[in-house]
Amino acid sequence: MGEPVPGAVELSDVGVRVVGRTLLAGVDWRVEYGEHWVVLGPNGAGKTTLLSLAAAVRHPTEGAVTVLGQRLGRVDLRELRRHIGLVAASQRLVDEELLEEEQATAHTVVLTGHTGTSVPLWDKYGPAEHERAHLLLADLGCKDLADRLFRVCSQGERARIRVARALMADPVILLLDEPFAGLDLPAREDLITAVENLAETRPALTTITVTHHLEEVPATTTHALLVRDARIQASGPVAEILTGENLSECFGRPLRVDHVDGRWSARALRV
Ligand SMILES: Nc1ncnc2c1ncn2[C@@H]1O[C@H](COP(=O)(O)OP(=O)(O)OP(=O)(O)O)[C@@H](O)[C@H]1O
Repeated sequence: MGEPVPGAVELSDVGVRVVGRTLLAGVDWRVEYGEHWVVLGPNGAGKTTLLSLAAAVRHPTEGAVTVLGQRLGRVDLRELRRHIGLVAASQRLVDEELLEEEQATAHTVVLTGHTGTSVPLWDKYGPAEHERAHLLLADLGCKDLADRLFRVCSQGERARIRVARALMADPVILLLDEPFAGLDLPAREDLITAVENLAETRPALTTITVTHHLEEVPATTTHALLVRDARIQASGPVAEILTGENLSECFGRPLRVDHVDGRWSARALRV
């Protein structure tokens, strides 16, 4: 018998503890290449902690985390992170302010994703990189923003530019931590459409999206994971997991879940 084939992300009996507090406990989770996961759960449940393990930015206190076949703790995390795109919309890009001061355009911001730097390293970008940044902006539905100053772009435009930037390094895994936070309805829908298009045009890409709202779950989502009180409450194929019963238990109140045209919604049950 050969060695089992590693998944894109594998957590085995993982715990994360800080002094006096358990952030995650007993987590088993396996994400296969090409799957699209959504992670849901109440505030403080441990979603971002879980994503930070998959992003290879923190180590578990116990158990094993393997990302792209590399066991955390045994590999150079910086090298591993080159293959992982991370977008946290609620946080500003590292030194985004610097890019604003430098009068960076949307195109320049995307280019910096190639070098993983907070300022452009112009001698590292040839015609191929310039063209790729344009194509990625087009993929994200912001072709016309290329020459616009990033600092004047709207929240929704910035959200899509950040995803284009994360894709510039051609990551194997794309992690989106609350990418829809703070967006108005049209901006949210534009970003959801862009994420759905990515899933269709890049079948090999693996994505994990953390969100608070069922309405934000892209129709291309294949799997869902529910986190509650530092533990996995349910995980598996999206249609099996996003049920009224599971969501009610996860969020601690009776909820009705609807699934229409591939999109999800939830509301409190009136008694
Ligand atoms: N370094 C730390 N020290 C102490 N507590 C921490 C630390 N990091 C996170 N926590 C706590 O651990 C819990 C889980 O945090 P995490 O950010 O993973 O939750 P979350 O599910 O992403 O929450 P939210 O939906 O509010 O963003 C929270 O209660 C948080 O306050």
